[in-house]
Amino acid sequence: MSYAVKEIFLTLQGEGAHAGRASVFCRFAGCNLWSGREADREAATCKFCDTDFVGTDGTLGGRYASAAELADTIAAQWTAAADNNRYVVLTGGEPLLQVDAALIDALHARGFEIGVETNGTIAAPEGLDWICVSPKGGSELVQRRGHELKLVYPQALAAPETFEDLAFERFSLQPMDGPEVAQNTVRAIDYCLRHPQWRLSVQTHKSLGIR
Ligand SMILES: C[S@@+](CC[C@H](N)C(=O)[O-])C[C@H]1O[C@@H](n2cnc3c(N)ncnc32)[C@H](O)[C@@H]1O
Ligand SMILES: Nc1nc2[nH]cc(C(=O)O)c2c(=O)[nH]1
Ligand code: SF4
Ligand SMILES: [Mg+2]
Repeated sequence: MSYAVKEIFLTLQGEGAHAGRASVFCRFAGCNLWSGREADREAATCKFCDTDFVGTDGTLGGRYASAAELADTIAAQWTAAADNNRYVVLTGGEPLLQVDAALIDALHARGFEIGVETNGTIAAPEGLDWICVSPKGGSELVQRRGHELKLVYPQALAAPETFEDLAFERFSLQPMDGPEVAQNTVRAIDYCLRHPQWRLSVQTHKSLGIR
């Protein structure tokens, strides 16, 4: 199958348990919870998205005809002096609309550990090394286990208590960016202080000024 990709770039993972880790990001085009058009935002299931995932016009974006072609392009971005610890983050948009066994095998064959950032509405395929689920209020949570549950906070329809018994190794609370980010950060800190199962996840790439 072919893959519609918005952009591919090397950066540090900014969020969650792997924050600070060198990573190739592959952002897939398209999402099942928002069209990506501003005119549709208020009517969308997911209304707070901070990302442009529409089209294939970003850095190294395009329609990749095969898993091998996409995995070769991702591998070519890994410019580290050492070749170990290769890490790719599949994100979007919603990556699980497109990620399949062929791509997972092709990335593993090139020595990558594979992380995925998903909204949890689509079951993850086998073989992913780090599944980070970020539930969205008003959507059905299908992927109810994984490595990290990273909740954007606060969401009226997704209280942290709803998720605390699910089978994840790590629970991260990430302040919702937008006009109220300062207040959301204060609230998230307070929640983590009172509920130490949760760890604060700040979007470090934004304050560092990197992608
Ligand atoms: C752009 S999403 C793409 C992956 C997938 N669609 C998802 O929602 O998890 C990547 C991460 O950014 C988070 N995110 C999106 N908008 C945000 C915002 N305004 N503030 C904080 N985190 C946000 C998402 O919850 C998710 O963890
Ligand atoms: N540096 C950096 N870290 C990130 N972690 C999750 C991101 C995403 O948009 O999925 C992201 C991103 O876009 N940039
Ligand atoms: S589910 Fe993820 S990519 Fe889709 S609109 Fe929400 S945050 Fe953005
Ligand atoms: Mg982002």
